[in-house]
Amino acid sequence: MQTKPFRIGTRSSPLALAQAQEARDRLMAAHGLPAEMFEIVPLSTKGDRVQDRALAEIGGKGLFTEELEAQLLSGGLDIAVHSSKDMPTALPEGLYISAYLPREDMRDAFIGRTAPKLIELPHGAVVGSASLRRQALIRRLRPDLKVITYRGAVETRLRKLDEGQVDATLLAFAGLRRLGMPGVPTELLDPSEFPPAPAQGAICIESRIDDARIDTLLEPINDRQTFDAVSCERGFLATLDGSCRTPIAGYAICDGDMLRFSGMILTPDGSRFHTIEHEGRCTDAKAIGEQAGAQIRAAAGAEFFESWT
Ligand SMILES: NCc1[nH]cc(CCC(=O)O)c1CC(=O)O
Repeated sequence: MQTKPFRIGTRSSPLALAQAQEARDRLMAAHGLPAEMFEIVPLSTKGDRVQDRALAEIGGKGLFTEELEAQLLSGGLDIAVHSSKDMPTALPEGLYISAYLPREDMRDAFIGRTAPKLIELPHGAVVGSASLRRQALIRRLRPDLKVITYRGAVETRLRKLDEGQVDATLLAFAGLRRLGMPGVPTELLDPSEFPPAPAQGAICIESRIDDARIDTLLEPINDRQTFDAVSCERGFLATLDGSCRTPIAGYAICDGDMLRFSGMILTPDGSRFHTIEHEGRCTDAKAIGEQAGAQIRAAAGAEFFESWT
């Protein structure tokens, strides 16, 4: 019998804390355990501390996960709760993604101050986003806009928008919903036109590979469809060597036993892009993503990827 509380690691941002609480609530409900059996341990990560530079500049993915992973490996944490989108495709030896919570809405939300829709923004309007994928997608649809790098926690970005530093910004709708701000977006972007980042909207749990006790704990809260869809999307990302320095988009949708994946890669200026669609069985989720990645890589040609370096 477990008597000590399970230690749940998370970043310390309001969104990360909300996500850790969701994981804890699901674990309490699934096992009929009291809140005292779980301790939420917030850690500040390099990605949270450095706010003045683009993520791509300071080292990209891994910035949000390294500290939590070190604690998992040393036994200081039992599980870590992450936004799957922030997870590198390769994890440290000894750790793995052991569960996914049911996915939230995967769409990007547009928050406009001077116009409610992306296509309605005045010529030359300023859009703030730190994501290379969002920047490239905006430039593809609206090459006339001025796109600036714009970071910070959700609350900071919304404050800067209110203060008039930008005309509009984009955020994951999932994050806004989890923060209790579902009414903030002025437009929800259609994934077929403005595809989300691989794994957007999905919370994952990382743990040690040799921890059967934790596997048993997580088993009832794992959402199979999310697991398969995000495994497919991460397969796509891994094959393309995706990091946050690369404008890669893609999403998988499970329908019964079948899964349909749509992917897109762009040049950072949005002037060129390639898309791919792939379908198959959910049991082959990761391979479907990898095949889509290999195919889009071949279709784009080596020269396309020079724009990413
Ligand atoms: N890159 C930061 C990040 N990582 C996960 C989310 C949102 C929540 C999610 O996608 O699950 C966000 C903020 C955003 O993109 O607006």
